[in-house]
Formats: sequence, C-alpha cells, structure tokens
Amino acid sequence: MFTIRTLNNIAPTGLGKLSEKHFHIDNTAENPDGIILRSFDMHSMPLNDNLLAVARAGAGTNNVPVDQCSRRGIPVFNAPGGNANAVKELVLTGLFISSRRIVDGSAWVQTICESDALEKDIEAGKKNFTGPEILGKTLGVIGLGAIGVLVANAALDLGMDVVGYDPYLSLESAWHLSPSVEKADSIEDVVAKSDYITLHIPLNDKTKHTYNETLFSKTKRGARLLNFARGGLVDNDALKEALDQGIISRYITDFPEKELLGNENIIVTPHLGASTPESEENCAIMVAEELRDYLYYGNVKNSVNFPNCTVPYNGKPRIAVSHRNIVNMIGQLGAVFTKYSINIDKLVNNSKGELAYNIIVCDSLPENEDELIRDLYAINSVIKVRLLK
Ligand SMILES: NC(=O)c1ccc[n+]([C@@H]2O[C@H](COP(=O)([O-])OP(=O)(O)OC[C@H]3O[C@@H](n4cnc5c(N)ncnc54)[C@H](O)[C@@H]3O)[C@@H](O)[C@H]2O)c1
Ligand SMILES: O=C(O)[C@H](O)COP(=O)(O)O
Repeated sequence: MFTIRTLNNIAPTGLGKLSEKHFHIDNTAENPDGIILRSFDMHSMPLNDNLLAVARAGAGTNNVPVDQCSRRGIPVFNAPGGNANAVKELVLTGLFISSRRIVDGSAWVQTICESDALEKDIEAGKKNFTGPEILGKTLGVIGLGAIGVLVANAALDLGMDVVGYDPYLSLESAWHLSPSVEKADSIEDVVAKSDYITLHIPLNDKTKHTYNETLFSKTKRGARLLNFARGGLVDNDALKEALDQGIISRYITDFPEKELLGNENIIVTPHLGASTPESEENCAIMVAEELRDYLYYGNVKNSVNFPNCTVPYNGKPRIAVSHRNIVNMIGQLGAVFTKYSINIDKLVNNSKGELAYNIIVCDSLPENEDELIRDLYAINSVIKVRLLK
C-alpha cells in the first residue's frame, strides 16, 4: 500500500487511477510515499525520509525543490502538454484584450447603465475604447514548447505573421510547428520586430527577469506583452518604466502581484491558464499514471530530473538504482549482481544531466536480499535503490 499526499485539489478522475487496493490518498499524511500537487509551494516544506516521488499535475515545476529531489533520488514528474490547449485559448483571449479595449469598455458600460440616455452615452463614449486589429501584425513567441507551438500556429491561422525563438527546440516541437513561423536567431531579434510578444518559457535561475531593462530597450515601440508563463520572467520595475515610456502599450499577465494592480495598461488574470475541467483532468490522469507506474514498476516517464526508462513488467523481480552519471557504474553494479549469482534478465540504463537511472530485471533474488541492497548502496555515487517484486 502506498500513501499519496495531495497538496492541492486534484481532479478525481486522476486520483481514480490510483486504486484503493494499493493506494491510500490523504491530504494530511505526514510520511507519504508520493506527493501530487499543482501550484503549492513545496520549497518551504521538509521532504520526509521515505518520500519516493513527486508529481506536478501541470507544466511548471518551479514550485518544487527539484535539485533537492535529485540529490535524494526522488523523481519529479509533470504533465507536459496536458494543459497546453487551455493556455493557448487564454493567450488568444489575452491577444484580443490587449488590442481591443474590451475589459475597460465593458467595465465603463456598467458605470453608466443607470443613465437615462444610455444609447446616446454609449455611442458618444465608445471612441475611448478603440483598439487595433491583429490581422497582419507580427506576434513574437518566446519559447516554442507545448504551449508556444500551439499559440504560434493559431496566430498564423488568425492572419498574423509569427516569429519564434527557442534555442532548445525539441524534435517534438519541430514536428508540430508550422513552417510558416519565422525562426529568429535571438530574443532581441523577436522583440525588435513584434507588435505582440508572448512568453512561454519555464521560470528558473537562467530565465528569471528575462524581460529586463535591456530587453525593453530593444523592444518595438508600442508592443503589447503577454505573460502566461510566470511572473518572475519579467522585471516589474523595468516593465513599469517601459509602460511609462510607451515602449510597452499594454501588459497582460496571469500572475497577479501587488505592484501590477491599479494600472490601466496592465490586465491581470488570477492564474487561470490551466483552470479548465479538461486540462485539470488531463494533467491529473497523466501524473497519476506516471506515479503509479513508478511506484509499482520503477518505470519513469515525463520526469523533469530523471531520464525516461521503461521496462514492461514480465512478472520477474526488478531493482531500480539511481546514481550519479559517472564512469564505471554499470561495472560496479554488475559485480554486485555477480557476487550474489543473480542472472540479469534485462538491464536498461539511461541518463539525464548529472543523474543516471537503471532498471535491472532479475531471474531470481538471493535469500539475503537486504545484504544485496546494502552492497548496492555501498557503491560510491549510488543515490537510491528500490527492490520491486
Ligand atoms: N498560466 C498557466 O496557468 C500556465 C499553464 C501551463 C504552463 N505555464 C507556464 O508555461 C511554461 C511553458 O509551458 P509549456 O507546457 O509550453 O512547457 P514546455 O516545456 O513544453 O516548453 C517550454 C519551452 O521553452 C523553451 N525554453 C527554455 N528556456 C528558453 C529560453 N531561455 N529562451 C527561449 N526558449 C526557452 C524550451 O526549449 C521549451 O521548448 C511552463 O514552464 C509554466 O511556467 C503556465
Ligand atoms: O505550470 C502550470 O501547469 C500552470 O501554471 C498551472 O498551474 P495550476 O495547476 O496551479 O493551475
């Protein structure tokens, strides 16, 4: 029986993938084997010693202490693409409300609704809410992953020119991206030619304040900036200066911060990107299945810190070992299996960055299993060993 702690509301269809026979779901468990969360900030929370895995029912994992998890041999799973359509639809909404003054206009109508001359007042006042069409304008897309690709392709369908930038473009994205998207060589190139700019990159140490004073100084005058990725990607002081100078005409963000409120050229939504029943279910189902497959079989799919590694279950016991990605680890692991006369049925070893992960399927196990596990742990650079039978 595995105990799973939930740190946010997780769609019941997802949790339903974790059968009651094998999983106990508890939102107060002190020593869970697995954690499922959405945006809960885990950074200030201690990780219990027996924790095996963390599953983020969404895309961004900046709320999870991923480095600490890696050091402890804990995979962090997420749901790549699970909420991408929901975000794309909100970004398109953002594109329109950044252009046409729909939000201010409808708020104004409410203020004059008691007027006796409503129709006359509306016709006189509507000139204050004019805004340009997006047809034929240029959209710059920074980050062409699951969301960026959908946004770029949809904007082409709406008659925009699209220029994209992603120095780490994946094969998957390249397959789906329309060839009509112009590929920029630099972020500066994108912001210099775009009337609308949308951010779709993760927040991490390298991307914090990507949009800073220097980048604003290179931005096309009057551009509209959309941020449905993370607040920390934009330096708010530099943004406010850019708004004052007219470099940015409107900023639309899904990440409310006090200093952004009360400015008529900033529209803030309450982190609604993934808040659709469809994406909440998609993400919950994806991560529940990933977690289940890891806890049962050691298989890894869609982890941000562990390599993909899947060996179909064939009824034989298996040992999962994570270790630092350095030379001669397979040799040392093999020597331990030889010592216990274990015939290896299958061994898969994959690596990601500084971490490597193995699933070793065994024909049989020795009687002194605990000693075998101790010997595996005794190999320098081994991080975690799990016996699954
Ligand atoms: N508003 C919301 O509710 C909401 C919902 C989902 C995701 N998000 C945010 O959007 C981000 C992107 O989501 P996704 O599903 O597209 O993720 P993704 O991993 O599929 O795509 C991210 C892309 O950014 C690229 N990238 C990384 N660093 C870059 C840089 N410096 N310059 C240009 N490109 C860079 C990567 O190569 C990748 O292609 C998430 O990390 C998350 O923070 C927000
Ligand atoms: O990174 C994500 O997936 C989004 O920011 C969605 O966050 P949420 O699951 O808390 O809505």
